[in-house]
Amino acid sequence: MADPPPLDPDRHALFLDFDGTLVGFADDPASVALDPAVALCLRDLASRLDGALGIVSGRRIADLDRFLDPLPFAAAGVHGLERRRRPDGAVEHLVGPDVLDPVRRRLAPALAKAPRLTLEDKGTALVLHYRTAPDLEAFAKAAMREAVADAPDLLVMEGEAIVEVHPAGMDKGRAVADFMAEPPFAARVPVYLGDDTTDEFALRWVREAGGVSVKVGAAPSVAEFRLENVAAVHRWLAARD
Ligand SMILES: O=P(O)(O)OC[C@H]1O[C@H](O[C@H]2O[C@H](CO)[C@@H](O)[C@H](O)[C@H]2O)[C@H](O)[C@@H](O)[C@@H]1O
Repeated sequence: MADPPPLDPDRHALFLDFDGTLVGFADDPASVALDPAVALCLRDLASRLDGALGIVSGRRIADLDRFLDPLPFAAAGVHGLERRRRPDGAVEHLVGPDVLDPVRRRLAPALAKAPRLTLEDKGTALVLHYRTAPDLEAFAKAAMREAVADAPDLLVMEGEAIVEVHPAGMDKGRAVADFMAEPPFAARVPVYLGDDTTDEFALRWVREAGGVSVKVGAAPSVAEFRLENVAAVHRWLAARD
């Protein structure tokens, strides 16, 4: 796969995944931090893109705001279940957290049995983390699948050292498609950068829409272009014609 073409702020709409794309991985999800030079670069880009910058993440928008403060940006959080359509807009929640109460209850015994697993409760999604306990990967995946066994309206997804559940019906591809139907994104060419399996939905949509799909890292992908790692993403964002 080739390097992506340079960003054209007059023509492109830029969508960025967060973990594994803008920041590297850490054991504690709360401990990641954006390089200040990259934060400045994103502020400059947001203005040059006329607001057509979206962060598309599995994280909650409230968490993204904390990591990216004071950048104004449109966002799809929790894989699109949270949405802020414009940088200055309000956050919409497509579903409430109650729908996951039965899963919370059913996961409790597994967590008691395997205390090295950690549960991240994002309200509309639950994540079992096994980054610091890789030997528990199979146990975590089995526990999650058992906890949602009789709930076909819930979707289990696997990501970087996590297994996650949330209500079905939304993914990052649909989130990007929704953004592209409205200003400030409509009529621009979508550019998407992402590293994880959950980004493949968006990379596929963008590629099929004639945009610029960029896989970060070495994993197999439907994307047309590739950047090697987070540092390469930072260099690409900072590049000027
Ligand atoms: O869609 P993303 O922006 O890539 O978010 C995906 C998940 O990111 C976080 O987990 C990942 O990063 C953690 C911190 O580096 C790491 O410990 C974990 O192993 C990674 O999977 C976040 O905690 C999840 O809620 C997001 O779904």
